[in-house]
Amino acid sequence: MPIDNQQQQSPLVFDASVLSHQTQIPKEFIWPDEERPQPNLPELPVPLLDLNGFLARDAASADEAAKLVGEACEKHGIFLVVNHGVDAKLLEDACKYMDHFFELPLAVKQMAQRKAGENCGYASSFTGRFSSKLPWKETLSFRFSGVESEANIVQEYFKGKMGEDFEYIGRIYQDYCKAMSGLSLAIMELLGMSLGVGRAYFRDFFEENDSIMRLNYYPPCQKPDQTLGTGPHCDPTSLTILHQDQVSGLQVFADNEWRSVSPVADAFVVNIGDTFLALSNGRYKSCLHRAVVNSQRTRKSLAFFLSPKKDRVVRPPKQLVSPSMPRIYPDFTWPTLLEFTQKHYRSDMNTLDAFSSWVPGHHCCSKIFNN
Ligand SMILES: C=C1C[C@]23C[C@H]1CC[C@H]2[C@]1(C)CCC[C@@](C)(C(=O)O)[C@H]1[C@@H]3C(=O)O
Ligand SMILES: O=C(O)CCC(=O)C(=O)O
Ligand SMILES: [Fe+2]
Repeated sequence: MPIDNQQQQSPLVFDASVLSHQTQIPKEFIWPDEERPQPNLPELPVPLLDLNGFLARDAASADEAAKLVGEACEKHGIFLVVNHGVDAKLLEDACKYMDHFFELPLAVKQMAQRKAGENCGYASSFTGRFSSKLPWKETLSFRFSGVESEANIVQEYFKGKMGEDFEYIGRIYQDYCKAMSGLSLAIMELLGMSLGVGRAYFRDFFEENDSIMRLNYYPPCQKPDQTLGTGPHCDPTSLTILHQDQVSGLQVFADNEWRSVSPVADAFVVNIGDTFLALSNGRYKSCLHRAVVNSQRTRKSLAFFLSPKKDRVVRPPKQLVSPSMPRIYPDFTWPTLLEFTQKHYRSDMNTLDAFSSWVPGHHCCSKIFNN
């Protein structure tokens, strides 16, 4: 009987209820030494934007808020926002109802399985998408549209994928995304003011946004110092509004070292992404960040990724381009960059540069693999 020395490897599946009972973690989840998390990082003092006065239409508060946002975005591309007007019960429900989905059996979650090359759906890590440096997380991503005729797409998504029982939860995330979209547009007013292009410029650009909502679920890991929940990256999107739910884990690369950003109960973390870096012609930083896991508690985060609708051309306003400030990135549309991240390139800290050399004649370039 020939010995089958090709041990039949069953395909790797990230099922935390199975993996967390093993002494070791699969090698695909073990990151290179130089990328592993370090213990006891110093805290990053993140600027705090209080929106109370601005939302009350107080002019002095608006100018002060625009100044704080501008300085924060030039420095590290990140700030916190409080008194944001997002209903506390809605935020509490959005955090709580994540468990209703992620605690389902894997086979049931896979009813919403993300398909290859698509950004929506459920992913248990990215086994099958990447071959190494797998993140220790499960995610559920879905579209939000600011277009009135698509006001119910989140609720319809949950009902269509998970059945009638999930329509109620879909409504909660739809209301949550609507609140995120409103907050994003208020922040876009401040960004426009801070860049000297006026309050309406970016608000109009993102009014009918076509954004991505992502629920991040990080199960406890028995070897948290060997893996990452989310690898180092800049969000390729425009603006991210992130809520960390009680358990810390977000880290930002600032002043040449990784720093932790602790959860602040009623605050959102806001960070600039690659698309807004391009819109600002390099004036504002796309924040480099990652997420670590722990061995004791599940960590959850909710990330709203603001993105322009598909026909908007990403091009900096003319006030931000001059002979002393030449164009840095090519014109592009968000769907082209999104496709690049879903089919050709694993987003990291160099996505926009890799994309810029790919996009002009990408039909002729060989595939860029970096996973
Ligand atoms: C457009 C997106 C791609 C990712 C989700 C959103 C914005 C952030 C991106 C991501 C989180 C950056 C790190 C790598 C990634 C593969 C991940 O760990 O999830 C990225 C997302 C994705 O491509 O699915
Ligand atoms: O979970 C976090 O704190 C960060 C997640 C993140 O950066 C992302 O999903 O893009
Ligand atoms: Fe991110």
